[in-house]
Amino acid sequence: MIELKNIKKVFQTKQGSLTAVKDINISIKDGEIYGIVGYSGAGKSTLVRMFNGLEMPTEGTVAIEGNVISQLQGKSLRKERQKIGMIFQHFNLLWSRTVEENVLFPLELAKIPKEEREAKAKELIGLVGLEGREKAYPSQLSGGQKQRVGIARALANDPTLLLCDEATSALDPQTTDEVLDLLLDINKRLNLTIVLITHEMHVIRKICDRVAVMDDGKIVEEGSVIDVFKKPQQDITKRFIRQDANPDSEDTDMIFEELLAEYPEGKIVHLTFHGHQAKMPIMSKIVREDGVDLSIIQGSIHQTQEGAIGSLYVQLTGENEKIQVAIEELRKLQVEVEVLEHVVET
Ligand SMILES: Nc1ncnc2c1ncn2[C@@H]1O[C@H](COP(=O)(O)OP(=O)(O)OP(=O)(O)O)[C@@H](O)[C@H]1O
Repeated sequence: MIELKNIKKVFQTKQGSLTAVKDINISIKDGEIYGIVGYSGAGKSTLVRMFNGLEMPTEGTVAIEGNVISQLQGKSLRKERQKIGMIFQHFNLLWSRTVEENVLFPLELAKIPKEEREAKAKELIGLVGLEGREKAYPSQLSGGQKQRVGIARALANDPTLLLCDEATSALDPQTTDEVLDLLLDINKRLNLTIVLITHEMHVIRKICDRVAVMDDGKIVEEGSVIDVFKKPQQDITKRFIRQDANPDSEDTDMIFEELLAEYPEGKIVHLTFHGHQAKMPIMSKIVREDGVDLSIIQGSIHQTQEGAIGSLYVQLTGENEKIQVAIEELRKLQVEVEVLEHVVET
């Protein structure tokens, strides 16, 4: 169990003091994959660095398995840190060392006997799928392979917690998915708790159990991934989800705006379906029974750890009253309905 209580972090800068993290309370269960999503500058890196004492909170406590990391120093902090692995956006590998030597490095620091550490490195290299590349140097590896080395090295001391700081942000989409699959596999096999920070909702959706949305140093929304995707509360969360459902959202936003201008009597609605709803003929029922016209603008279906989420943007046209009835009907059928007024920020 990881518990962050009333965390605040203030930096002193030349321009004065800057509060990067404010009033954060988080509780994470063993074996959970917990994601923190936010835009650049939200305070994610500062927050994640407080989990292993790379930054110390100005106020509040960070406790892992009951050990209050934020009150440790020197040797006792280094000892606790060994139980926490970390991977980074730019891998932070030792470039003059081979794959094997990179993985051996933390084992050497921990003074593990030679034979034992060699066996451990072999096991870890196998776990991350890099057999045969032991003697390669980082410069000879692809981005995905470099991150696999980072993961193997982070697991060397059998941590109970793995911190991922934008670990897939430097990778292409296909490689991102492969690394995420690997993290999921390791989480299940080792019952490893994972805390990851990202600016991509896609990463959260693919592997996380729970998500916290961070904005201006605070957590503005938190919940299970499926609940947050089904019923986002904050505008910033809706924006992240829209970006995931439609990575080219700027183009689509313009199409929405044009349609709203062209059919002022109609409504553009974003519908979110989950589980069994996806199999129900909901849309044809609405058209048939409520007498509205419906045009599909865009649709997608995405997988989460708790099943698929369907996202459909439709334009409803017809009499205003009938549109209203149709929207109510959809809500009765437990479909999440967001009526878009304006999507392009002014
Ligand atoms: N060591 C530091 N000294 C002073 N200010 C800092 C320091 N580290 C971070 N900050 C500031 O704290 C705020 C939050 O930064 P942080 O890096 O935690 O955000 P982030 O969400 O991780 O964004 P990014 O992905 O761009 O790093 C920013 O305004 C940043 O400039």
